[in-house]
Amino acid sequence: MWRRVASFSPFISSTKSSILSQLVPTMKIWESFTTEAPIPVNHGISSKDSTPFITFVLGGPGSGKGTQCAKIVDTYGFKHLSAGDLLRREIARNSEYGSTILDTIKEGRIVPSEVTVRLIRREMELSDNHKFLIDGFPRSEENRISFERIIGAEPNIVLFFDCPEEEMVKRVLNRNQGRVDDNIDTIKKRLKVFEALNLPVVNHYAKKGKLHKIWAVGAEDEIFEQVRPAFAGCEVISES
Ligand SMILES: Nc1ncnc2c1ncn2[C@@H]1O[C@H](COP(=O)(O)OP(=O)(O)OP(=O)(O)O)[C@@H](O)[C@H]1O
Ligand SMILES: Nc1ccn([C@@H]2O[C@H](COP(=O)(O)O)[C@@H](O)[C@H]2O)c(=O)n1
Ligand SMILES: [Mg+2]
Repeated sequence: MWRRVASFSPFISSTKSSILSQLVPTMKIWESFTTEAPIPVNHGISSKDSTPFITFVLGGPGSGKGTQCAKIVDTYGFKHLSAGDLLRREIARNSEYGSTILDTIKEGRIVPSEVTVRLIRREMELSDNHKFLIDGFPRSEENRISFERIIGAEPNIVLFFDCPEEEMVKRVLNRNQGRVDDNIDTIKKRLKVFEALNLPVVNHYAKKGKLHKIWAVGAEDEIFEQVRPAFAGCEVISES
């Protein structure tokens, strides 16, 4: 069936609506062709025996999410799913939405949640692992609510890498990975989006007692020492 992607409007509070209307792309162009039924809430990933164990990784651009995720993968054996990487892969493989995703990333805006969540869902279904590290997601309440609706699960753990803007800008400008959004104009836009949309997500998980806030300045290994306690209940597969 052809399904038009849902509007953001139910999730936008009146006070934020003007800034949000500048931050999100026009939704009308996004349609998805799908025969999938939504996975029922509380039943996890349909094709797998084990209930998924989900960690969301939040933080501004350049706060060190990807860097710390690599350590979590090595130490605790999670499957790393970076929402940004999945979207960049769609651009690289010239998929139906590739050019629209590219324009959205260049503008530092948020890709409609249904697109991103379906990419994440596909990777979760394809993976043999049941421990997922979902990096750069959810970027907004709308992302969060879409995930709950489409995947039918909530995260077990939420990490939030808290980093001063100045430090984030410095790191992104020095990153040198050839990303189209690693330039000062796009970084400013990404920071605006982050400031406008991240806090409600953080507050939501703080209220649920799932949030682990990490001060993301210092040596990478020192930061990882703050990460470890969040995974105290997880098996260590390799001491790093
Ligand atoms: N603790 C740290 N101190 C200094 N530099 C760091 C630290 N952690 C990561 N970096 C560097 O900062 C840059 C950004 O890190 P990383 O890619 O992990 O951030 P990110 O949060 O995933 O960013 P984005 O949201 O843009 O993908 C990289 O070049 C990385 O090597
Ligand atoms: N949930 C998400 C995650 C990312 N994006 C877009 O990708 C850009 C890069 O993301 P990184 O996590 O790799 O920094 C980001 O600025 C967004 O344009 C998204 O839309 N939704
Ligand atoms: Mg990253």
